[in-house]
Amino acid sequence: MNRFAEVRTWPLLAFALLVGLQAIVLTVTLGGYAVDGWLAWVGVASLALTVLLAMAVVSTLARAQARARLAQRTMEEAIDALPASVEIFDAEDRLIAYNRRLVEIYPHMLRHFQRKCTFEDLVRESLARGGIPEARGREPEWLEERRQARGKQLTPLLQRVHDDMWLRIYESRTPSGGIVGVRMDVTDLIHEQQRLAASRAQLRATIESAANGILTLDSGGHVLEANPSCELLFGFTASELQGVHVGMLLGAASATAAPAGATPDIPLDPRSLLGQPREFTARHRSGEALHLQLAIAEVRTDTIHLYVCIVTDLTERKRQEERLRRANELLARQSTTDGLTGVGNRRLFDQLLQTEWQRAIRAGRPLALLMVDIDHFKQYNDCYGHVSGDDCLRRVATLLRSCAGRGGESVCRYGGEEFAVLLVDTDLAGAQVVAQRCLDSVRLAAIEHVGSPVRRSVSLSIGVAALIPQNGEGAHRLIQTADAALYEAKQAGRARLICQQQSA
Ligand SMILES: Nc1nc2c(ncn2[C@@H]2O[C@H](COP(=O)(O)OP(=O)(O)OP(=O)(O)O)[C@@H](O)[C@H]2O)c(=O)[nH]1
Repeated sequence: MNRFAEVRTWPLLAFALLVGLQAIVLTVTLGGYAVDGWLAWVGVASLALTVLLAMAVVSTLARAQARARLAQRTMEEAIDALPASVEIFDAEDRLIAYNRRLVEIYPHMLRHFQRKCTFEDLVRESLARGGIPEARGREPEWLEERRQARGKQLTPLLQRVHDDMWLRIYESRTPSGGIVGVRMDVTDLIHEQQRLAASRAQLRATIESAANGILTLDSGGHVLEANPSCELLFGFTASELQGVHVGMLLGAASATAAPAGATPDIPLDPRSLLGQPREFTARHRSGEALHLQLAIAEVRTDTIHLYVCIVTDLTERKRQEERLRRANELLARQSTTDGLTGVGNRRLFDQLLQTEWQRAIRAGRPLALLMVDIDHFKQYNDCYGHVSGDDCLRRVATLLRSCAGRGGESVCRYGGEEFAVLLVDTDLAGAQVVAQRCLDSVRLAAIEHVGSPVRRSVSLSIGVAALIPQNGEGAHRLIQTADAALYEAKQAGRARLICQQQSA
């Protein structure tokens, strides 16, 4: 303001001096004290100077006035150009100045602005028009509160006005007791805050209702927040989980006490968990083992650095997988096991023979087969009945398994009362030893068979074959050879073994 209103003062001082001097000269001249003409000349000269100075003073004042007008216009334009509204009230709280923005905000109030109404009158008018939504229904109380707080607020007011416009209102007292008010349109900011609050509420609801456990961790891996699914998963409340290291949760959560504040047994840097989801074992508060999958994402901004973990409970799925695996194993076993005797069935024998045949070809090693038949088994059934016949079959199978070695897994029921014993990496001599062991073992078992023409106990006939399989020939050759040997054993009187070796 001073820069614009500046007025030079020296012409005024000089003018005042000269007027004084001239008054003295005129007094002396008119009083008849002047005896010489020089004084008259001084008077004339001072008069002329006075006129000149008066002209200078007038022009200075005119320039000062022009500058003051310019300053005022500049100031008004500057205030009008502000993006905020400005209103100035005098000590009686009467509106004495305002800018264009105030009229833009309250166009219907222009008439009242021009009348220089008091602040209270303006507020009353606004309330009457319903222009202050927050006051609706309690206008008198609201006006009283506003009046009381007028010019005393330490923080700006936030007020919603017509058309869902939001204003932040700053009010300051001037030294002469007036009030300067500034209203800033913060509608965009408030809408942004409302959108943010809505999306935050949405996010919160999603996290709270998520079936997966969700943990937020600080940069060091300590739990900041845990959702209800996490509480359920680990058996600890969210507040108990707060501050716990994620390594503690995944490694060894205590079965009895909340692990809060405990040092993690397994130090885990959350960064090392970034990337693909990983599986962990953990413990519920009750001690129950949990199988979990953890996917972790890093959240890093200028002000925050944290991690968000999605914890998926795989425990039930793993249990089901394990149950399924066992059931499949059982099914596989059942599908290759003879239901009566518990040894391998014909299907297993066929599979084993193919596998071992190929292996023997690759290794260039011998493969041997015993075809075992119970002698006169028809008579056994006839004599003791089929149930006892079944028992006999089971006993013979058990004896053969104990003689076959390799856990007996190569003993299979070939059909009826006939068994096949496959001996890998065994030549004819080795197979003969095993066959003899089988014969001896059944003889020693002395299973009564009074109907047998051979002897009074169960006996076996065994055909033994062994060969080194060659590329291009089928495994049936081994079966045919062993069968032929068995036939020979039967023909030769039973209760014996016959070895038959085929040349390659
Ligand atoms: N109890 C019982 N008997 C069976 C079973 N499978 C086959 N058999 C019987 O086994 C007998 C086999 O008789 P054959 O083939 O004539 O042979 P065998 O009487 O042993 O005479 P050789 O073999 O010549 O000594 C039949 O009577 C069948 O009924 C079974 O699962 N349980």
